[in-house]
Amino acid sequence: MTKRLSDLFNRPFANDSVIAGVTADSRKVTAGWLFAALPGTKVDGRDFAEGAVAKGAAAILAPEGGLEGLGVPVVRSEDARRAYALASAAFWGKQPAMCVAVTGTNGKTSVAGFCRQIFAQLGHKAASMGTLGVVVSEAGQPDQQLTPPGLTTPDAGDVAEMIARLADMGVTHLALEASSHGVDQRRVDGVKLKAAAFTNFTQDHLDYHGSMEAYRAAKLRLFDTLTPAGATAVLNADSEAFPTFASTAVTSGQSVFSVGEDGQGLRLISRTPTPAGQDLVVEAQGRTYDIRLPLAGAFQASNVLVAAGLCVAAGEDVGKVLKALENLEGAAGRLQRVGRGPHGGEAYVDYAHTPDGLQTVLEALRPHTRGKLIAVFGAGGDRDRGKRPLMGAIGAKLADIAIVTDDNPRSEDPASIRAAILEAAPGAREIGDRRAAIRAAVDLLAEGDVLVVAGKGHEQGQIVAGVVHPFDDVAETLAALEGVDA
Ligand SMILES: CC(=O)N[C@H]1[C@@H](OP(=O)(O)OP(=O)(O)OC[C@H]2O[C@@H](n3ccc(=O)[nH]c3=O)[C@H](O)[C@@H]2O)O[C@H](CO)[C@@H](O)[C@@H]1O[C@H](C)C(=O)N[C@@H](C)C(=O)N[C@H](CCC(=O)O)C(=O)O
Ligand SMILES: Nc1ncnc2c1ncn2[C@@H]1O[C@H](COP(=O)(O)OP(=O)(O)OP(=O)(O)O)[C@@H](O)[C@H]1O
Ligand SMILES: N[C@H](CCC[C@H](N)C(=O)O)C(=O)O
Ligand SMILES: [Mg+2]
Repeated sequence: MTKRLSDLFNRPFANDSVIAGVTADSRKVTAGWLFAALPGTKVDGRDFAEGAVAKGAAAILAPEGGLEGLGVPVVRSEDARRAYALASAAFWGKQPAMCVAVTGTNGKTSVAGFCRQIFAQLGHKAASMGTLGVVVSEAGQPDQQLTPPGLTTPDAGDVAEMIARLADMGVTHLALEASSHGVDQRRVDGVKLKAAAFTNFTQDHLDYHGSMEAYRAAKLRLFDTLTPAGATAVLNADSEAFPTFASTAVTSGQSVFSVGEDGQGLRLISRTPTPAGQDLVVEAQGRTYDIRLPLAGAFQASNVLVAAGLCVAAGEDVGKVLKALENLEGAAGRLQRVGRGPHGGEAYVDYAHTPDGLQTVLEALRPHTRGKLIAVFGAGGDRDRGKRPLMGAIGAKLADIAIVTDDNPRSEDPASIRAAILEAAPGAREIGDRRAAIRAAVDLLAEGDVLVVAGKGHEQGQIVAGVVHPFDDVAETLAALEGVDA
């Protein structure tokens, strides 16, 4: 269907051009497109407006001020990023009928993937969108990976295009990850959410947000602005930030469905580790359910309850949802068991890249360790520097052997990132080369020991000085266990 400027902005225009596409990237503009000229963190998109018009842009969307005499309509907005998201959604039109979102410092990818799997088991064509890309699931069909891993929350135009494509494919249920960057930059403002969830709030991304308050405000925006009144807010009641999120949700007119040990909607009564994962006893709507969860770790129990809460909020039967938990698969690279060492012991790969993530995964593995717990980890370059000593201290305290290595130094000097970690990690070893660090850890692995290679999970590259070198923790760990070249 032909879209005009008036359809995109819901108001009349004297020069109501037909719009052929919408983008915030001038490099994508062709004849008839709307170009959103947005000031960014590195450059100012307004500097590309003239070039976009030269390439045939039919209209420009921009913040107030500047950009006179371009010869095409300039649509002004006080919140141009939001206007871009809403215009993109209006341009693409369709969305799956049931869109739900999850935010939180850790656990978003896991929760989004669990929701997709539960919805699919209950007979819906379902998708997840996030760090692992876009995946579609349908009962009896192999999963479809539509896009590769990229941003956790893609650009607003890409989100709108992708969810329209999903709706066209017959996807009715979508769970998407709302990262704090994504919410702050209005990347999901165009999505009509029926429910939203919160996992937890701990330190990360202070390089971008500047303070914990600003970081929290970005996450709260999912509830105070993006989730409509009358919708359900599914909140992890065991998080210290629960009261803040609950009061924001209530003030915004949402009904709170709390989950966890302190939860009212889904209350975790007990959790018993088993060789295959853990047995959960959960109370819901006055009944008690026994669940054999095929995933280990208290944090996974927490994540599955958040996912189950979202599915219940989406209208699914609570008994069927809880039954579906028995067939869940963990997200790739999240507490993923890789194999046994040549002299015994077990090796895992995990995506812990925050202080709380590292603490959580080490605490999850401790009960499975009869000998030594060995951790290989680093911290990302061009990311929150405050995380480094915190992760060092946690690694040194909670692992028996901590090996500090590189994890995407990006534009920074790898040795100084390691030094910042090691400063707070007495007794930790330093092996910069990640392959050598994994090999050294595997050499130490004996019967009863557990090794976790943390920080990169599913990632396929090591970013050094802006260059991505192929690197896969799972493949590297497996090769080290088998004593072969990766
Ligand atoms: C810091 C940050 O979040 N940057 C994101 C942001 O870029 P920006 O708007 O600041 O970009 P900019 O380079 O200053 O450019 C400004 C504008 O000029 C435009 N431009 C630029 C050049 C040109 O030739 N023509 C042109 O039109 C750009 O398209 C942009 O609209 O908006 C872009 C489009 O949505 C994102 O791709 C970009 O993500 C960068 C690549 C990134 O690395 N982001 C990471 C930190 C991120 O977003 N991570 C989160 C959190 C993950 C987690 O939960 O841990 C995520 O959701 O993945
Ligand atoms: N509920 C949780 N509480 C604390 N730590 C968790 C929790 N869930 C996952 N983690 C840790 O965080 C890591 C990342 O998990 P996951 O990918 O699900 O989170 P995410 O929020 O999507 O991360 P990202 O911000 O990179 O998108 C896991 O490998 C694990 O170490
Ligand atoms: N979404 C997170 C992923 C971090 C993964 C870790 N391997 C790193 O590079 O720090 C970020 O961009 O901060
Ligand atoms: Mg994620």
